[in-house]
Amino acid sequence: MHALLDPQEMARADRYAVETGVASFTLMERAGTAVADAVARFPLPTRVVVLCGPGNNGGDGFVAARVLAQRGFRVRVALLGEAARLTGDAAKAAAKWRGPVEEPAVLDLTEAGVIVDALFGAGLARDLDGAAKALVQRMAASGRPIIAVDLPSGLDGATGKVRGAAAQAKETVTFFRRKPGHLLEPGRRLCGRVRVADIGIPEAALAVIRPQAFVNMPDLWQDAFPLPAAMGHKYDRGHAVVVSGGPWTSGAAHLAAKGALRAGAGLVTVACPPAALPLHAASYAALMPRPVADAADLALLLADRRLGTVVLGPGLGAGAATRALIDAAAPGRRLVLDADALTSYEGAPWAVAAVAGRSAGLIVTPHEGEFARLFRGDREVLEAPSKLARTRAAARRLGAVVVLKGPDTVVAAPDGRAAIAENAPAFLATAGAGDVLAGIATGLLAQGMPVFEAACAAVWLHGAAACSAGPGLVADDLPEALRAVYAELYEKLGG
Ligand SMILES: NC(=O)C1=CN([C@@H]2O[C@H](COP(=O)(O)OP(=O)(O)OC[C@H]3O[C@@H](n4cnc5c(N)ncnc54)[C@H](O)[C@@H]3O)[C@@H](O)[C@H]2O)[C@@H](O)CC1
Ligand SMILES: Nc1ncnc2c1ncn2[C@@H]1O[C@H](COP(=O)(O)OP(=O)(O)O)[C@@H](O)[C@H]1O
Ligand SMILES: [K+]
Repeated sequence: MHALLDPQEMARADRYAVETGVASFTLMERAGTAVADAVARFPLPTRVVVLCGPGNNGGDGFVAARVLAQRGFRVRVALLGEAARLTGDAAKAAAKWRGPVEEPAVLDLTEAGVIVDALFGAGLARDLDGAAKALVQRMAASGRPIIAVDLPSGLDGATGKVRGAAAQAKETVTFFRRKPGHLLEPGRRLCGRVRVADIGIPEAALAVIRPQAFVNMPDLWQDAFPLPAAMGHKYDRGHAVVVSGGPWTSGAAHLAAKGALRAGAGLVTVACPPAALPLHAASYAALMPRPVADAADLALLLADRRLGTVVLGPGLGAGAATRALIDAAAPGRRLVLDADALTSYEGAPWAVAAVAGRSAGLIVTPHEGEFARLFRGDREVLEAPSKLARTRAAARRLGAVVVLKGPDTVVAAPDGRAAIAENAPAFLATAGAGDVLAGIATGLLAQGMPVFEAACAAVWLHGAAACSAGPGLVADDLPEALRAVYAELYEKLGG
């Protein structure tokens, strides 16, 4: 699994390495050398400017400068602050740099071939201001390629937010594991390409730290992924129900139903107002439309306990009728609530928590707008410091798995586990894409996949399907594109 470590956890990893016999200066030497290697890979970076800060991030910069000079690069080093105030490994690294240490103000950054940004990394403790902010702004304005050490200076490694200022890097070299800020926007874009260098921190550090945040990749959920059994039948693959709105809004349910089927649900019933029956009947022949005019009808349909997983929201309309449908569906069933279902509980997350409590597992899939509506007035959730923290707080509040969508979709469980996606192409932002995602999650839940893993897998599959479909994608393409993604996944997991 690809763990993400926040700056405190990273510092713990660092201490673990030292406790188990790796000298801390060795870590710095390796970190600085990895940065030098990154600079050397640039096309003709003969004139390198290294901007060092007052802590260990600056120490990495001094090491990189020394290694590059030894390799024949023309290197100038500037230090933000006074050399006399450097301490520990950073002071040691600075002492080993034999060249001049200049004032940042005297350097014309536009003349640099490459700038190494070694001002602040994991130790950023407050918003940049004064000379530090001005220097980062000069660096950003220089237009020269920047290689950031650990993080672009000013970027918060825990949150992905910019604190005061940060310069766009071409490449970021980080150590041991990435941090949430490397994946959460706007951090992800500011980092440019991220390389993770092995600096000798033992993998065993992870067993001590027990990180709870991960990159959303198949290794996170593949053990729970439902491969079809050789001797299985369709009921083994679950029976999902998609609750649809009327004829004019049935498209959204339609997309969700296709997502659920393509994700592998054995059967998919579309519960819809009678007027929408012909439309659903004319989509996939495999879908089973059933007339459901209201909550009482839905309860009747769901009396067959095999219909154990239900998605509500896409195209359903917000309000009391939708809440009644949700109440009818919830008891003992696995649910996905999306779109209008969430807007039906505007400012009332406690009501969704009650639904979660009655259900056998709930996934909610808001985009930022739906999230803000649902949690209106809940400052603890809305003002949590990052998208990761907000999603975790929401999951705790609801007792449900929360999928907060966007370019950096976060999935969080009430127990604190969380995953950040990095495989969604920008062209996935298209009408109806979210409906397909809700459907895929439903299809996986129907097959018995545990709730957190199902939500993570759905998000990853959705992004992979979009990549597979390619530019020009419309939501209708996504369920079809899942086939190629499944073919690859089956081969990888089943082989
Ligand atoms: N495993 C690890 O943790 C390793 C860390 N290393 C490097 O060490 C870095 C972390 O070092 P530090 O903890 O010393 O932290 P940093 O060097 O990132 O920053 C801390 C220094 O900056 C000052 N500072 C913080 N925020 C400021 C602000 N807004 N304005 C002005 N000054 C500010 C602090 O007073 C302190 O002097 C990592 O980013 C990485 O580059 C590497 O040397 C190797 C191993
Ligand atoms: N900039 C982006 N890059 C990648 N994926 C995105 C971006 N913006 C949105 N998405 C994804 O597109 C989908 C849009 O879903 P949603 O907002 O519910 O739209 P709709 O209601 O039209 O289906 C979500 O899966 C979301 O994560
Ligand atoms: K930096």
